[in-house]
Amino acid sequence: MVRRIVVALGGNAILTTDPSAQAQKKALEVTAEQLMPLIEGNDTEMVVTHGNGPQVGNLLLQQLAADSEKNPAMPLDSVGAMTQGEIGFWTAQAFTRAMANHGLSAYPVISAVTQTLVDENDPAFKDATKPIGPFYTEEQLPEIQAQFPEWELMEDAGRGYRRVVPSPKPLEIIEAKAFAPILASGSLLIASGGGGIPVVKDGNGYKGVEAVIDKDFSAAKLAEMVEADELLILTNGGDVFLNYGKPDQVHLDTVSVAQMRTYIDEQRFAKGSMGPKVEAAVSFVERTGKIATITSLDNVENFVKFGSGTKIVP
Ligand SMILES: Nc1ncnc2c1ncn2[C@@H]1O[C@H](COP(=O)(O)OP(=O)(O)O)[C@@H](O)[C@H]1O
Ligand SMILES: NC(=O)OP(=O)(O)O
Repeated sequence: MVRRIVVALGGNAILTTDPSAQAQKKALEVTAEQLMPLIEGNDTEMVVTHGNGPQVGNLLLQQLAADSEKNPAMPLDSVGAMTQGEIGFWTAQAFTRAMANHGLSAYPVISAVTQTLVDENDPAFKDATKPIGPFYTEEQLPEIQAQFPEWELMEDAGRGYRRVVPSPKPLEIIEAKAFAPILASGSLLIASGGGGIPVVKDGNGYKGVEAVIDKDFSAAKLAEMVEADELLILTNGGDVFLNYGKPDQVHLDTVSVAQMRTYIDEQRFAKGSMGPKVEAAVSFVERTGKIATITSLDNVENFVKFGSGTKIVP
């Protein structure tokens, strides 16, 4: 039986401390190697998705530094497309190499620039919550705010301050219906990177909107739309804990989706970091009756061998 899995890569899979292209490509080569146990020796179709939060903010900063009349900065949807293309290209090259190293290179890896439908009336457009770009210290805030008076800045999960932009919920991955034949062909597919380019309906077509979609929510929507058997969310840290970081923290192993929904309602998970991942995983399990796992990139081998990780089950 062919198993279909959607894997969402956390920030550290691409960018560690060095934001150069060379370092990000290197990080993705390591990541691709770490993911090989998922497809090696078993009949698995895999879709890989990834974030773009640091990259989309960094690219905007580069554009804002240019002459605004001769070389204007592009809108956020276009910058999202650029980073999706860029990271998708690096990721495709990294997987092509890793798969060849493991004798799995029968078909090309495909990286698609994809759009994600959102609701133009989504309340998120009036309440920016998605952190992008670099972190700033509290001391840097007055200078940044003077330089970019229109920016909203927010504290990001205890790690410093970042620019925040609207992040509407994904309703549909526009291109998803075309993915089944690609996966059936044996190609590994990279899609919906950076959450996908946010678009709204516009007559017979779509138009881009200024936002950045959360890649964990779009991964859940993608997994639902490609009828994946499993959603695997790989984070910087690892499995999910209750009372995270406190002396009485409790590791969550296998949890029913109803129990996890109760924990979400009780606001047991941090807003800017683990909260959206758990919420995305739960929404996938609720809608499909399939399994979602949250764990670390370093744990992929143990996930394959022993099923370790935080599993949310129907
Ligand atoms: N309840 C929790 N259980 C586990 N990790 C948590 C929890 N709450 C917050 N975290 C933090 O969330 C981080 C993962 O979120 P984040 O770094 O935003 O994700 P990403 O890997 O997608 O970039 C972990 O490294 C950990 O530090
Ligand atoms: N788009 C997105 O969610 O990116 P990050 O995961 O990098 O924040």
